[in-house]
Amino acid sequence: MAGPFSDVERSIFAAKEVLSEDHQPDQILERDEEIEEYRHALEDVLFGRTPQNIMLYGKAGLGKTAVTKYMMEALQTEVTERPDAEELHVHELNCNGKTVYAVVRTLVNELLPDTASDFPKRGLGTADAFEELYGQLDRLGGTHLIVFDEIDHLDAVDTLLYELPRARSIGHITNSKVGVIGISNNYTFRQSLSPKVKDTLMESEISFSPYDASELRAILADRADRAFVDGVCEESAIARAAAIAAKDRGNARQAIDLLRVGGEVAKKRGDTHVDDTHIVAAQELVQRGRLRNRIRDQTQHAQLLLETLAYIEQHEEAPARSKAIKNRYEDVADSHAVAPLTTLKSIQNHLSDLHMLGFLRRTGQNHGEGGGRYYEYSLDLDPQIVLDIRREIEAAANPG
Ligand SMILES: Nc1ncnc2c1ncn2[C@@H]1O[C@H](COP(=O)(O)OP(=O)(O)OP(=O)(O)O)[C@@H](O)[C@H]1O
Repeated sequence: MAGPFSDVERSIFAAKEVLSEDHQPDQILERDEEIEEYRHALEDVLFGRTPQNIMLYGKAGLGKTAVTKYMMEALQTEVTERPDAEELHVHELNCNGKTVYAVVRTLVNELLPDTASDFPKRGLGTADAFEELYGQLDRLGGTHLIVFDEIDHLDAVDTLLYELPRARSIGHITNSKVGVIGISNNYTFRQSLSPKVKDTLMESEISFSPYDASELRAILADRADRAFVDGVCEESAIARAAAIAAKDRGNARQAIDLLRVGGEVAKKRGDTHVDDTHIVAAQELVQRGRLRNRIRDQTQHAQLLLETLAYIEQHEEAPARSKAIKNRYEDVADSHAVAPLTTLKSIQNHLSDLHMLGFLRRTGQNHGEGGGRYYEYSLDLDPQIVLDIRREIEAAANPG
């Protein structure tokens, strides 16, 4: 008997995973200069010399992680192919929310032999953790490249960046070599480092700039080739996704997301091709998703006020004064069986917050002597979208 899935075929996507967040591309496009700088900083590894330390800077989605993975794999392959090259160990750590102690401890645990028990979480100091680290590095020998992602999030990053790059010259390690690779979204991070760290680090900095539309088109065309069934993805879809992302922040992740969601839209609609109209729909979906999250993050009363302002907008009664908003809001709260806030001041505070967060527009009215000064508010969003999102949030909160 035919089941609900029996006639499902690959109609749009040939390999959707190629457009997923964790897909590592075989080829890095449009980053030749950065790759060249990277190569220059690391090539000493092939000859048993300590590599340069590297700092990568650039905003989100500009290929810092992808290029790093690519370089690490390429170097590892080259090391294995050269009989006289020393062994290479690559360690990758994310520093977000960690202390230097926690990061060094993670590293130590990675290096310890399987039979050894983990380095203690508490009771010892950072100096002890470094000492154990040096011991393990020398026990293993070879070259160790340590990648610290989001390095600017680390507390006391100076300690780490002062200690590690000097470990060999100061005699902490003799049988191994260490290279530090730091990745950061924050351009001002370098200035926050102490002068002594800047001096010792001797880092080579590689800066990743936003992709322009033509670079994004090249990256997307390569992905689309493998992700979609032949001939399904039209040039107009690639051009539109590239243009939208280039105009925003030149973020390749955003461009790839648009292409994936565009493909999903086409599939849902039963269309045979993905074109620019699907990308435009994808952009709306992505923006709507973001707005939904932002609205969901607001307190219940703030959400009820947004809903109230959406009704006011639809009834063409905007802009409205807080008093009129309060009256309507009481009905809205009632319809959700919620006890409303009672004071005008609390409503005004919420309106002021929602204005600051960019949900509302506010205009000041000054009616001179006796007329007083007051504010009028209106929704700075499409009221129908706000009402739809509110309905979705309510439905998720009260299923059935
Ligand atoms: N030059 C490129 N060629 C191919 N794919 C790329 C390129 N640059 C980025 N990508 C892809 O775009 C996505 C985002 O890139 P990546 O994760 O490397 O960005 P990032 O700079 O490390 O960002 P974040 O700071 O947010 O981690 C990944 O899927 C990556 O494979």
